[in-house]
Amino acid sequence: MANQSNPVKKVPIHLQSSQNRILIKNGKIVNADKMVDSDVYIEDGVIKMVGCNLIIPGGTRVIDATSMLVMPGGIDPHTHLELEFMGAVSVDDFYQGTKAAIAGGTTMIIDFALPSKGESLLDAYHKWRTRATNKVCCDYALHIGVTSWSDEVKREMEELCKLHGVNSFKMFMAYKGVFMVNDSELYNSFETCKELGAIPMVHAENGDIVFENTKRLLKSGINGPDGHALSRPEEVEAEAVNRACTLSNQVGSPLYVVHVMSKAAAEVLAKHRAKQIKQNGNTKIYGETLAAAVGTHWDENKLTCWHDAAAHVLSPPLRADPDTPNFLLNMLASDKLQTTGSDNATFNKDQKSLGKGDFTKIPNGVNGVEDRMSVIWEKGVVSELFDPCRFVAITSTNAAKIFNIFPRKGCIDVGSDADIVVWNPKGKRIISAKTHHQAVDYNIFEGMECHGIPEYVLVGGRVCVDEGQLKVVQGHGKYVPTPTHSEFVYNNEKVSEIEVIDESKEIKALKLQISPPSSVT
Ligand SMILES: C[C@@H](CNC(N)=O)C(=O)O
Ligand SMILES: [Zn+2]
Ligand SMILES: [Zn+2]
Ligand SMILES: [Zn+2]
Repeated sequence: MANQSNPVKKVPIHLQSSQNRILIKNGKIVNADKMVDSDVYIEDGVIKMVGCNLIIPGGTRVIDATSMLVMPGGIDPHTHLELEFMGAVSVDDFYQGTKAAIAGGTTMIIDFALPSKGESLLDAYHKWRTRATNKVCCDYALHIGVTSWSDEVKREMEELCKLHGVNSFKMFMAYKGVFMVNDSELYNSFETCKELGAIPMVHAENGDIVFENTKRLLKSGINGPDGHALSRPEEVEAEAVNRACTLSNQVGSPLYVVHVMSKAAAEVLAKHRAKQIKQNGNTKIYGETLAAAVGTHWDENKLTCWHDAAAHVLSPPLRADPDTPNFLLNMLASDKLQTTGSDNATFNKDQKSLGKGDFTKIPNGVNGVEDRMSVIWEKGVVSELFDPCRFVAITSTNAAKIFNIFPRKGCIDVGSDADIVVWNPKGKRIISAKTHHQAVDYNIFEGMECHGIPEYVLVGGRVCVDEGQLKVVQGHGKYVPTPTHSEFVYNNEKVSEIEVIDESKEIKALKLQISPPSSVT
């Protein structure tokens, strides 16, 4: 402590490390609501000034963002790092998974602490905190799984909200005998979330139908990876989405449906959202889809070898309908879906081999935490289905609003954390397991050419991608409490206003910048 004899020594500002002070110049700032040509001045990990001709102290590092977009770092609301699941532990841990996230322009993840059978919610929460602390390279928050129901579970949900910065709980309508809860338990958990000002989340598939279909398929001798999708067709997902929306409407609670993977499910969710908007002027139902669902689909012709097929096994499954990716992208463009996650749960080839001869034993999960931003940019913005503002909304801002960390996260504004990606729309890269930063030995986007890459990524004001070079620091990330009673969810604020997407001048200007690959420098 400073006292008369040794007053606090303040390092003169011009001698403080320039790492502390950064000016991002000549870029175009893209927030969810607008784009503007402006500079950003950062000090001590926080955005201090936004504007032109800023007066800045000496020793400030200047990043030239000419012809580049300055966007909020991605927030991935759905990851499973170091998850024990189906007899394996996902290979991307909190260090390598967050390192890969940053490499792709994501600067915060929200992971799931899932209690195993008999484990309390609080024990799961503390286990995940222990795993992540001192390993994460970027900030993180936690959703907690509710895999059974009792008065004790209810009490623990309250304690997690009031004392541990949790505001979201995931209930599984599938994985019978492992995570699955029934409708009364869903009803009670939704009601408790409403009392606490928390967000109930669901994995929406009818687990009983999956269970019975699986028995029938195995008995008929269908045991390969294709049996996985056959056991849970689109209507099995759509039925559960419908049930979850009805339950939330009856309880009067919000609802966040994770990994919407099919046209049928997306349509049901959109119908319930429209009904609430018609009745109440707004809706508290939100839908998330995945980079996997918009970046690829279940292609029998491509998935010839067992490993390729098993690598693409997740739940709900990738759909065979080749129109699914575009359909879901249009749902994102028109605000019928609000967020994009990766659902990154990566299992290597030898782990996936646990399911040889019995598809129910293939550990479910795919990669995505590194490539989510590039895949959404390529499939959404480059193909002109939505503009960069909408890209920011669905990859960062909407998740920040729903999970109540906006505007600290999810926007470029004075006072916000300096989690920033400087995006080079003219850059390009080919996605491959040979070059990705993840631990897993395959990549479901293998060979995809993406236009648009992160040139710089700032994590809490630290430059962790510097002219494309990855310079992460293990343990640099912190746990971010997510407070209850998000005003966007509980005070009926709209999460995102959708203007009709027309050929705005920004799109034209951007299109000119994203020149065809031949002339890409
Ligand atoms: C447990 C986790 C596994 N990943 C997946 N979607 O198959 C999930 O269901 O979200
Ligand atoms: Zn799930
Ligand atoms: Zn293969
Ligand atoms: Zn998941």
